[in-house]
Amino acid sequence: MTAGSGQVYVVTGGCGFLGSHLVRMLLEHEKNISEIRVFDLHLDESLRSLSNNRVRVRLISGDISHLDDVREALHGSHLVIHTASLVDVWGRVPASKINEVNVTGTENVLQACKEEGVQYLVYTSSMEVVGPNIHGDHFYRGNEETEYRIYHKEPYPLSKAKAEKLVLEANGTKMKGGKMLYTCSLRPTGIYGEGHELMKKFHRQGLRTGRCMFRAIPPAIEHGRVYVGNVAWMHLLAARQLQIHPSTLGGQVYFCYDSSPYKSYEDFNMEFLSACGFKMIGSRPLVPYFLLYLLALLNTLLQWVLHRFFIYAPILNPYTLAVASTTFTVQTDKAEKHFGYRPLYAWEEAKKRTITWIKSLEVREKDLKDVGAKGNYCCN
Ligand SMILES: NC(=O)c1ccc[n+]([C@@H]2O[C@H](COP(=O)([O-])OP(=O)(O)OC[C@H]3O[C@@H](n4cnc5c(N)ncnc54)[C@H](O)[C@@H]3O)[C@@H](O)[C@H]2O)c1
Ligand SMILES: CC(C)CCC[C@@H](C)[C@H]1CC[C@H]2[C@@H]3[C@H](O)C=C4C[C@@H](O)CC[C@]4(C)[C@H]3CC[C@]12C
Repeated sequence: MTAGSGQVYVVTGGCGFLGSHLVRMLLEHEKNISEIRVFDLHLDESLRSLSNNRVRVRLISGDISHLDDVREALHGSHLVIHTASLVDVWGRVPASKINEVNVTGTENVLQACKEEGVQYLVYTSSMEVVGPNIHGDHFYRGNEETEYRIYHKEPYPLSKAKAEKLVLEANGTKMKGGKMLYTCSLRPTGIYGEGHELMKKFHRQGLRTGRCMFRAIPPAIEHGRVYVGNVAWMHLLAARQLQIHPSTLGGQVYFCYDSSPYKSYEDFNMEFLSACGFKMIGSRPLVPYFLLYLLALLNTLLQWVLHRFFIYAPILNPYTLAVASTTFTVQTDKAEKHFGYRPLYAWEEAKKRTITWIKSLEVREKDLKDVGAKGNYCCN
């Protein structure tokens, strides 16, 4: 196929952690496209060089909360994968901003689809539209049909739930020219893999404590994790099959799953960190839960006191503690049944790739230190 004769996909948030994996996945595995429009607030110029003689990667700088930007990006396209979002459970960003990007942004994508006659939309949702809830109810190996007390209070899960509802309600909308809009929603659990910012943080923190990690969460608490390459693969398949079987996929939600083991958040991280010489201290939490909860509350208080001066947003707060302390794992085959999804990367491969990436971070940090040391030497 020559450039120009295939489909045009728009990936919102295409420069983010998941988005950039998705762009690479589309380039490698989707043969029907001739252009990928990477729409993002902050552009990653390195993606431009991924263009080849079959597919053009076009970087578009824009704000999802501005309808004009979105409309322009979607003009003449066939399908949108909407991953752009503000992912914040730490209070770095005001709730109004989260709402503006995650909810108004999604409204804009839907509006632009209708105005520009773009028939297909795959939305990146989150497990958090379901839970964990603040009551600490466990969701053990649940699926899309499992009943659960859904209760949203925090801005991020609230915004993802509102946006997902809008996306699903828009399925089947008649557009100009009699065309129909088809939408579906994918709900990843905690995504991991190359480029995962939070893993970088834990890694850096562990280096500071002599490669020791201190257990805070009971090992019996299971937390669902899914490899970024498999999340990207699932998006690709959903996008492809939504066009072929719109009545099957349209209006549906799918958890993102793969063969990653069910473990606590900390033990799962250790699957990679132990390969880099890190050790987990304690077979049980070293600090009792009530103390951890008090620390989390103290962090909230400090955040409030300091907010006039700077943004204090530590990893631990009552919400992140609740999420990490509540089992939330999925076990489902809905995506396999509806659109033939099977993980592209086996656990061993996902693990190998993630470890290689973490090791590369160490090399980079060492290089930076060496340059710093040389710099100091020169100056002295
Ligand atoms: N990381 C996870 O564990 C996880 C789990 C479940 C679901 N998700 C969902 O997956 C998606 C991608 O998450 P991620 O972890 O890659 O996050 P990310 O922050 O790395 O990527 C989000 C991208 O959206 C862009 N963006 C933010 N505001 C924008 C705006 N106003 N206009 C245009 N672009 C904007 C950012 O610049 C970024 O590149 C999100 O929708 C998130 O809710 C993430
Ligand atoms: C108590 C501390 C020692 C550990 C704190 C870990 C905590 C920061 C982690 C645990 C679980 C993580 C969330 C989970 O993986 C899933 C998602 C959904 C996604 O849509 C956004 C990110 C989020 C909320 C992760 C954020 C970090 C959490 C809470």
